[in-house]
Amino acid sequence: MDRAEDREPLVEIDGLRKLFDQSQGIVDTVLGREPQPVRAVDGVSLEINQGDIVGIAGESGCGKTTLGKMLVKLHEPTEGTIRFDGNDITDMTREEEREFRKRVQMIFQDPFESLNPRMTVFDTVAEPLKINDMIGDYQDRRERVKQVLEDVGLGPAEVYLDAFPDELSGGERQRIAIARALVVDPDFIVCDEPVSMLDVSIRAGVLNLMKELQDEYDLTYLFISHDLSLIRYMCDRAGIMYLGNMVEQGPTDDIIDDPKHPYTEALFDAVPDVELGEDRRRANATGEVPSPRNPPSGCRYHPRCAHIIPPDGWTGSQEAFRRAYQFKLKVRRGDLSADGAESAGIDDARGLVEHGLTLDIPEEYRSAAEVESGGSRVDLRAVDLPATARDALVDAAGAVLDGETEAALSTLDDTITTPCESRLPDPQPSGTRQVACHRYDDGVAEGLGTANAGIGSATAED
Ligand SMILES: Nc1ncnc2c1ncn2[C@@H]1O[C@H](COP(=O)(O)OP(=O)(O)OP(=O)(O)O)[C@@H](O)[C@H]1O
Repeated sequence: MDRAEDREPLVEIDGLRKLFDQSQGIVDTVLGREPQPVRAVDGVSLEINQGDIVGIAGESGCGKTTLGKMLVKLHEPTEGTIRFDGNDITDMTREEEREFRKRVQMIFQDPFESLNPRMTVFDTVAEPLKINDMIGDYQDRRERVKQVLEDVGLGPAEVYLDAFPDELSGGERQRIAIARALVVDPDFIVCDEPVSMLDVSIRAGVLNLMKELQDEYDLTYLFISHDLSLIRYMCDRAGIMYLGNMVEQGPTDDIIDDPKHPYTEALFDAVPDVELGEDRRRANATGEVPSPRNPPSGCRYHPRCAHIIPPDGWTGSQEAFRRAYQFKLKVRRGDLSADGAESAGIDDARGLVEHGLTLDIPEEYRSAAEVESGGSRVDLRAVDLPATARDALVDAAGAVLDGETEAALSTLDDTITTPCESRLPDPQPSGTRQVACHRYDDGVAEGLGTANAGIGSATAED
C-alpha cells in the first residue's frame, strides 16, 4: 500500500467557519446586545488525501455534521476555503458544480429518514443517474442499479428492485443509501454516523462492506462519528473536534494510544470499549461543554482542562492553579455568592475559599479533605498556592461575602491569569500530528518548570 504522505490531497480545508443564525433574537434586542450566532465550525483546517479514510470525532454539537455538509456543499461556509481536487468549491462554474455533485456524495445517519418512502428501491438508486444525466437508457440504468445493489450485498437484485423502504430492515435501507451514493461512481463520500441507527449486531457487516467498497470503487471517505471504536476500526487518520475547533489530528492509532490534547484524553476516557494503554487514568475534566453561541475566550477547552497553564512566575503547583482558576470561574458564573455561602453555613472568607477550591472531578484525583467532606471543601493548607494567590483568593472571597462581585473579579483577574484564556492556540506540529494547545507553543513547555509537574511529557518535540 502506498504511504499516506505520498498521496495527493483530494480535499484541502483552510480556516473554515460556519456561523448560524446571525439575526438578532428577542433577548439580544431587549438587552441591546450584538446578535450571538452559533459558531458551529470555527476555524478548521484539514487535508484529506486520495484513498484516505479520515474520521472526525467529538461530542454532540461540536460541529462534525456542519463540517461534513460544507464539504458536500449542503452548507455554504461563512469563511474559509474548501478545495476539491485543486478547485475551490465555493467558486465553481455550473459545469464544475455538476461534476462536483457526481464526484462527492454523503451518506446520512438515519436510513429511515434519508429514503423517500414512496419511491421503490430502483427509483431511489436510479435517481442520481437521472439528475446527473448519466445513463439515458432505461435498460442500462436498470443494469447499473442491479450491479450496485449486488455490490452492496443486496442480491439477487431483482428481489429488491420493486420493494419500498418500509418493506426493508434498517441494515438493508442503509445499504440502499450506500448504493444510491455509489451509483454515480463518486471519488469522495462523507459518511455521517452511518451505522449509529443500526442494530449493534449488523453494524460490523455494514462497516466491512464499506471497507470493501473503498477498494472496489477507489474511494476516499470522511467518517463522522462520536463512536471512537468505529473511528479506530475504520480510519487511518482522525481529527478531534471541540466546540467548532479541531484540537488534534493525525494517525488514528497515535491519537488513541497517546492523546496529546487534554480534550482528546478526556474524550477517550468516556469510551469503555476503546482499549487504552495500561497506565492511562481517567481524565479529570470538569464541568459541561459550554454553548457554541458563547464559547469561552482563548482555548475553548480551558475552563474544563486538567492541564491549564499558570501565569509566568507561578511558584505553586499546576493543580493548585487549576483550583484557583476554577474559583475565579465560579465567582464569574455567580456560583459563589453571599446567599449561597450563608445557606451552606459558610461565614468567613477562608471557608468560602476552601469551598470554592473544590473540583468536580473523579474521586481518584481529589484531595483527602475533599473526599472526606463529600467534595464540598478542601484544606487550604494542603493546596500548594503561592502566598500572593492565596491572599487574592481570600480578599476576593471577602468581597463576595460583602456582595461585591465586581471587586472580587477584579482582584482575581489581576492574579489568577492564564495564557489559555487570552489566545486561541494555533495547531502546532507534534511528532506525527497537529495539536492546538498552548502547551505545545514554542517555549511554553520549557517555561513551565516544576509548576507543571503533571504535564512533564508535553514538549513541542514529542
Ligand atoms: N441549521 C442550523 N441552524 C442553527 N444552528 C445549527 C444548525 N445546524 C447545526 N446547528 C448548531 O451548530 C452546532 C453544531 O452542530 P452539528 O450538528 O454540526 O454538531 P455535531 O457534532 O454533528 O452533533 P451531533 O453529533 O449531535 O450531530 C450545534 O450547536 C447545533 O445546534
